[in-house]
Amino acid sequence: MTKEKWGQLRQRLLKTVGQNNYTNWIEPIEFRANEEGIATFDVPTNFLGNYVNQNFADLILHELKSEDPNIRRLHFAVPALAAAHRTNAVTTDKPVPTTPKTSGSMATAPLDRRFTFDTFVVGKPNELAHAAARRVAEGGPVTFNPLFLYGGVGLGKTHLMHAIAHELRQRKPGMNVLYLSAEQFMYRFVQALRDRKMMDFKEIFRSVDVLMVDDVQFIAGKGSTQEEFFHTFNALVDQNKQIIISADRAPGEIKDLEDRVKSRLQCGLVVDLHPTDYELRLGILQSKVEQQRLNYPGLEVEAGVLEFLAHRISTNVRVLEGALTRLFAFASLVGREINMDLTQDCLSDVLRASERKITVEEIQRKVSDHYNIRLSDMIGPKRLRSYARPRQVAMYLCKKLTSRSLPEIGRRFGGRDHTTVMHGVKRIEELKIQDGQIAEDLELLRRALEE
Ligand SMILES: Nc1ncnc2c1ncn2[C@@H]1O[C@H](COP(=O)(O)OP(=O)(O)OP(=O)(O)O)[C@@H](O)[C@H]1O
Repeated sequence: MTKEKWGQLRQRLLKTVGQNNYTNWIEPIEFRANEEGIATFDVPTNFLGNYVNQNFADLILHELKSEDPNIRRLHFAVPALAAAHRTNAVTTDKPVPTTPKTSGSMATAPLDRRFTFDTFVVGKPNELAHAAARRVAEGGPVTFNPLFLYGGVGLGKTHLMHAIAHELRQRKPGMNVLYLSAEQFMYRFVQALRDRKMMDFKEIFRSVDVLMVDDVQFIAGKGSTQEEFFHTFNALVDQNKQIIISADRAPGEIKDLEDRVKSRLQCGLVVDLHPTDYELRLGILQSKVEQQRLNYPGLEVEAGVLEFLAHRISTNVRVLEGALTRLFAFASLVGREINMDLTQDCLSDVLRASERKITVEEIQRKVSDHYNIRLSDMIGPKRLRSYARPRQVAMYLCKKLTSRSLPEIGRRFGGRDHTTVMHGVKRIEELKIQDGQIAEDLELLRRALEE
């Protein structure tokens, strides 16, 4: 047997197994050597080796024997570590894969190459989640287990998880990192049950060094999948293997999740990705513009456009990204520069959908709650500082977050004159810079109102 011969035999296998199977499983394996009746193949991952061994070994052996009748067995191994860890490899006379500590990384779900730490923009709302992800990605001793990341739609959970996986693969190539969605976990579990391959399933999941499960809320209400997840989780924690989980909400708030699973998920570090603030959105837009420029060299974005988008689209980062992509594509198509006019034309639907409908009443209510004063006192005539300051904060927010004019705002604040409102807004603008507490109050209130 030679490599060339294997190339020819492979073509025969293509006919037997079909193009899909061929591309996924046969093409990635390379013939390495034939020694004492054992044909050894290089495989990129142990997972692939196991799979080929279980599903195609007979076919491959049959083809090989037609070339060399002395070949009795097949052997699949990940190249760099194969010699050092012979036990890690899979051979045909071991039906159950022996992967006590599998070498090579194995990721069932493909990782998005763009989701790295380099492309993740850090701001106040996500800095803790980012720091925790960075720590785990160092691959050092396990300090918190699991790392539980949660947050609303499109706030970067998947991005951070992929970034961890990329980084670990680079830093610790020998580490077995398994990333998959909770849905895929369930799918593989059900498949293993159906094919009576639970031993293999357990073996694979319990031999990983790092397990990452995305969108874990998916398994809520799915009894046996939860059960299996719980056991897998415990087995890995017992071995001190790192687990990273993401979900759309905190463990305690996932409905139909068993209490024991909840409490397990809570016992490590739970960090949330907060809704983005204006600064983070602007930072993300600036970074995405750099990436878009690679696709559309020469297209410039006029000053003010990004600020406008960061202000107006506060739903989630995915929508923000989509808007920018559309803007660039549209501008290059019609040969116009990216300015405010084009933005309004091209994104009118997105802008309409995310139009804020915050009312003056809402602002007044939130602000009086925040400062713990009565609504009537805030709107009323009292000039005490403890009422006047919150009143000015509320006026400022009304100016910034609604389309009401100064006289209209004045009317809603007990019939005050528009110059009073103007003075209030100016005063808060000054205090925002001088007084950290006011700046923080404004940020909190703005966030609460925009939710
Ligand atoms: N801080 C950030 N910096 C750069 N890009 C970001 C950031 N946060 C989110 N994104 C981008 O926004 C998009 C959505 O992020 P991602 O898929 O990670 O969200 P998610 O939280 O997993 O959402 P879902 O709940 O829908 O699964 C991705 O393209 C991602 O790259």
